[in-house]
Order: sequence, then structure tokens, then C-alpha cells
Amino acid sequence: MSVLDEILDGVRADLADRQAATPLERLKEQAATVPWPKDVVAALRGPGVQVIAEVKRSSPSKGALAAIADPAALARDYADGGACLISVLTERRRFGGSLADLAAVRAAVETPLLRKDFVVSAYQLWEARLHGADAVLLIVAALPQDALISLVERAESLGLTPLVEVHTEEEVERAVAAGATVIGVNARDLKTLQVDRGTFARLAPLIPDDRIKIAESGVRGPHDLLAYAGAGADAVLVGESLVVGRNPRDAVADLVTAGAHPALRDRH
Ligand SMILES: O=C(O)c1ccccc1NCC(=O)[C@H](O)[C@H](O)COP(=O)(O)O
Repeated sequence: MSVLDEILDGVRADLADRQAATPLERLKEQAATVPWPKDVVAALRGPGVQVIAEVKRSSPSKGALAAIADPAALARDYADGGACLISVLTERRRFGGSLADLAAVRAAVETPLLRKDFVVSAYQLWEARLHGADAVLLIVAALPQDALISLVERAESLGLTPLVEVHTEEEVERAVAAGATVIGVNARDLKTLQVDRGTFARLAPLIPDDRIKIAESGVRGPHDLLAYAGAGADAVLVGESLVVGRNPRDAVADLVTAGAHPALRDRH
């Protein structure tokens, strides 16, 4: 069984437990009391290359990365450093995340938030809304095309911006056909878990210019941001190097400064 299939099995089992505890109709009523999500597309279209900073405790590829006792404090550092979007991993079994992390971060910062998880059901979109997300990750490899199209439409109808993640040429075609405005190319192969930073340069030219292109994974510092920028990235998504480093605020600020270089401004 592939890593992705293993993760998805766990996600579905946890989801079934939550659905049993809180029926969809009750979840919808609760979510209706939460403010409308922020405009993530506008945040990503800022000048230069934007930085998305991730709250990431552990991962299938590396195991435990950082304890992160206080995700809200980490998110405040990310916001102070100038992140345009904060990604909060909510998958429990392999990434050590939770919806409680998302809610804690929401209470701490005004920065738009991405629910980073393995979304397979509209139920998870309502959960994302209730816990303060403004965007949700949809992984093409995890979804049949009809489900992808339906989740893109449903997310948008709830005010959530779908970040549609691809790993291959065929997945780019599927993301574009599904109407994704924001497309993330993840450099981490879901089968081998190896990071190949060349993946973005290979796939980015296949993404139409009117879409927002995000380079995900493998950013160790400003030089990687600049390389992704040179290949056409509008934003980079960074996890591991921020959570294992000593000063996340300064690390984000260094990336933001690199992304704001005059040569990278006014590209939209
Ligand atoms: O990080 C993993 O090992 C992983 C394995 C399987 C599916 C997804 C995985 N990571 C999720 C991500 O997309 C990354 O957390 C994100 O792009 C940040 O990457 P990095 O800066 O390299 O931590």
C-alpha cells in the first residue's frame, strides 16, 4: 500500500468518528456563526513572491520535526515575519496536527489560514470553515476527478479558496480542468517521499498564466525561494526549515525580504 493510501485510510477512519460525533447539519449550523473567510487570492497576488509558512510537527518522510507546544505562538512569529498565509496541518496520525491547532492559530492571528489536510469529503470543508480556515488543500492524487471538481466548487461556495496540489503533468491538466485558480506544485514525490526541486520548473510552464503558482516543499532558505521564483513561482510554501530552525520569525522575514526583491515585484 502506498504512503498516500495509508494516510487516506487513517483520514477516513478519523473522519467517520467525527461525523458520528457531530452530524453534518449540526456542523453547518455551527459554521454559520463564523465570519466569512478572507480573500486568499488577493493575499497571494501581492507584489513579489509571497511566503506561506507551515505549522508542521511531524511528517511521514522525517518523523518528528518539532514539538510545537504552542502553535498560536509559532503562528504569531510567522505573521510578524510577514507570511501572507499560514498553513496549519490538521492531519493527526502522520503529521501530529489537529483542528484544535487550526482554531488556536485562528484566535491568535489575522493572517489568512490554510487547512492543510487530506480532504476527501465536503464535511471537512465545513470543519475548515468552523475552525477559521480561509483556504483548503485539495490533493489531486487523492481524489477522482468528479470529486475534485465537486470539492473545488463546494469550497468556493463556502468562501474557501482551494489550493489544488499537483505532482505530475497529468495532475496539472486535471487541476486546470477542475477550474483551480491556485495551483501548488509539490516537489515531494508521494510514492518515494523524495524532494525534487526541479519538479516545479518542469510543471510550472504547463499552468496557465492567469493561475497562481505555488512551489511547495524543499525550501531551506532564500536561495531556494529565488530558484523557485526564477521558475515562475508566485509563492512558496515552507514547513520543515521553519519549525526546526531557531528563530521562525527571522527565518520567515528573510524569505519575505528575498521575495520582495525589486526584480521580483510587479510580476502580475
Ligand atoms: O512532508 C511529508 O513527508 C509529506 C509526506 C506525504 C504527503 C505530504 C507531505 N508533506 C506535506 C507537505 O506538502 C509539506 O508539509 C509542505 O509542502 C512543506 O514542505 P517542507 O518545507 O519540505 O516541509
